[in-house]
Amino acid sequence: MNAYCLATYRSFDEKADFHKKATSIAVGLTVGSWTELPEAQKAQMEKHLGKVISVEVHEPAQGEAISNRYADITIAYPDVNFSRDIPALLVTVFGKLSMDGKIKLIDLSFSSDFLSAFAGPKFGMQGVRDLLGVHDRPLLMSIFKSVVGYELPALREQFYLQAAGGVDLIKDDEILFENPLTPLEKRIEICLEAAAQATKETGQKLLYAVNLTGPTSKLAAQAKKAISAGANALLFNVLAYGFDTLHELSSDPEITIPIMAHPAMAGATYPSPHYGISASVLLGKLMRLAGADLVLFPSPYGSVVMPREENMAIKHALLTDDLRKDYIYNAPVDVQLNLASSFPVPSAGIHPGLVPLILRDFGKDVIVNAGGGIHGHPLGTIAGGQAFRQAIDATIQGKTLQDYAQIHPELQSAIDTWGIRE
Ligand SMILES: CSCCC(=O)C(=O)COP(=O)(O)O
Repeated sequence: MNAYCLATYRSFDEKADFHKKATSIAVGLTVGSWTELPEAQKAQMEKHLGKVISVEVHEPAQGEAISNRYADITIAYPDVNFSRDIPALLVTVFGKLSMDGKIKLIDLSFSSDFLSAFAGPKFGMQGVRDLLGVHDRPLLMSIFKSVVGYELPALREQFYLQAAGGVDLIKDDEILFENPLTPLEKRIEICLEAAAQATKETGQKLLYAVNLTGPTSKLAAQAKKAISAGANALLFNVLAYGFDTLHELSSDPEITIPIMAHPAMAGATYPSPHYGISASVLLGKLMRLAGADLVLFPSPYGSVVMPREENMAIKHALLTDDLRKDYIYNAPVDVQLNLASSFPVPSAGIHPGLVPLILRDFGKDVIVNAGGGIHGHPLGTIAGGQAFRQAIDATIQGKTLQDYAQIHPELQSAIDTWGIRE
């Protein structure tokens, strides 16, 4: 029996025959031409031919602009046409097609055979929680800010201040690359020293996600160098390197620490309604498939925003247990494929006054993540972390931030600075 991966597109056109368009995609991206083939060759090529699964046309309502005429087209691509890797799948389903008019790839589902080539996140949400020993609340992460051009003692101090405020994870800024002032191994050494100092005081464990950078061919060696130096997590700019690079790293048995995916460059791909790849595929399904343990993405509430519906679709793609429904096309009933979930990290412009909204939308399985919202606290970086922890505590206890702030001056000061969003 042939196995297929499915791609769903939203195609905009004021007058196209979308059924014809669907057929031309299914044929054009697989066997090239069909009707002209002699019958004998058709029999031979049948197993390579794409199939139109559905075409749902949206005709604009009265008063709606004709430019909003579109169809959601789903095509099944035979697995036999491509190898079991993300580049081969993406080039098949959205290679040339991505440049052919107003068309966006809005969903992907995989055959169980294709999916079986991916082990997914090594740690996932549960594994990260186990490393930190925190299972009953959202985690808090802070981001190094002002790192380029600084020396090691400045970074050590910044790390300590973040850690002492009670955060669970600290990540490098994604623009901190290998450099003579704060080289990777030295950075790890001084940050872990600062982490140990803070842990003595707070009793809390910490993960430090060090930025994995450099030429692609040297990344795995660099990751192993980081691990030998004591690193306990990696930050990785996935989209600059490609999903397959993440897959290589996450499936390397010697890379034994969680990988955090940064979304840098994602804005070049998902935001247009007419072009690119949807956020839930780009930052959801593909990140998880390629093995990201934690995934950052813009939230609906902060400084770089994404519509809430798209955010919820990313969350679903990162967390769902129901792979058979969302990831696998036509899976036989006995197929049991598991992918650990990836921790969602909605980010950018997050401050304590947004915590109730974040927890309303994500529940406890989320990492609250802030840079400016911690370092920019009027009482300093330590108070910045404390204000977030207080906002999280208040929200999970069902208390309002206003009430909780009456006996928590750090939270009060954060609210005075940034306000509260209901
Ligand atoms: C757009 S998601 C990535 C967020 C990020 O890396 C970051 O540095 C956000 O910093 P902020 O000061 O806005 O919390």
